[in-house]
Amino acid sequence: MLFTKVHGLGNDFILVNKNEVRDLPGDLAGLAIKICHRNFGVGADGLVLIGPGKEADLAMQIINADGSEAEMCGNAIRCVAKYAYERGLVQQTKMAVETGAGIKVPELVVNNGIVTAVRVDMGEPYLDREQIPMNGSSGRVINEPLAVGEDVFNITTVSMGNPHCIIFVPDVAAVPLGNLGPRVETHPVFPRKTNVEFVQVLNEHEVRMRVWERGAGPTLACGTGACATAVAAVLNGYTGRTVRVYLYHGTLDIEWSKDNHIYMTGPAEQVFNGDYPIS
Ligand SMILES: N[C@@H](CCC[C@H](N)C(=O)O)C(=O)O
Repeated sequence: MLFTKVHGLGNDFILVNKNEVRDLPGDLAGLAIKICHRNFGVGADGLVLIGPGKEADLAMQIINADGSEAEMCGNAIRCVAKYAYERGLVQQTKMAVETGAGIKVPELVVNNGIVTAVRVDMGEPYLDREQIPMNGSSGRVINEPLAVGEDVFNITTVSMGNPHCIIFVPDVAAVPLGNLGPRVETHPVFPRKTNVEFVQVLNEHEVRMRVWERGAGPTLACGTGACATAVAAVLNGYTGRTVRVYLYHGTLDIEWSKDNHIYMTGPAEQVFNGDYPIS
């Protein structure tokens, strides 16, 4: 199975063009678990499959490293757009991509023939409790207490097609991510689990974010998480609607525009091509 290893700010994926694979295994969850393994496989946070879209230029499917399927992935869609353009799957720099969270529209930023960034129209955020989804009564969850064992966190929840639980803290470096992340991810209030972002507000335009991803654990960056974080920062009155999100290895620029769409701009990198044995 031919693949390309890609990443967005170190959030890494194995990208497979379904048109290039003759006998793709039916058990995609099993394939993702094996190929994403950091010791026994290629190693990645997720497996991304692309193919022709029904009502868009392309379709993209994302399977987390634990085999669970996610609705959407912000870092992967930038990589998909760059890959599709550079491989000639699309001719235009702006394209429509079908995802489990609806059609998203990435646009390549090209300078002297080189793709330097990708700006994605990520669509509208979902804020009602049932849209996250969360158990319990309806309404938005903004700075509400959530008991996690003996700890209580003030949470804000946002769906970018996939669920995010944002917790503002004074210092993200001090957060024991490996301990708290999985406890919030699997909290019973989230029937489909959740991604978890710990966020430190630096000023009204900038925040720092660390993420524990549903189905992948601690990752170096999360595009949908950065979008959800910007929305949560606005809803809590911490920032304006244009927010730079600092991750371990760079930044994502997020704008919550007047039309209620979220625009995310950031890099997309290809690392190497490979051939993985499938039987
Ligand atoms: N890293 C991604 C999100 C991938 C899916 C996520 N783990 C989920 O299960 O929702 C991003 O950049 O958005």
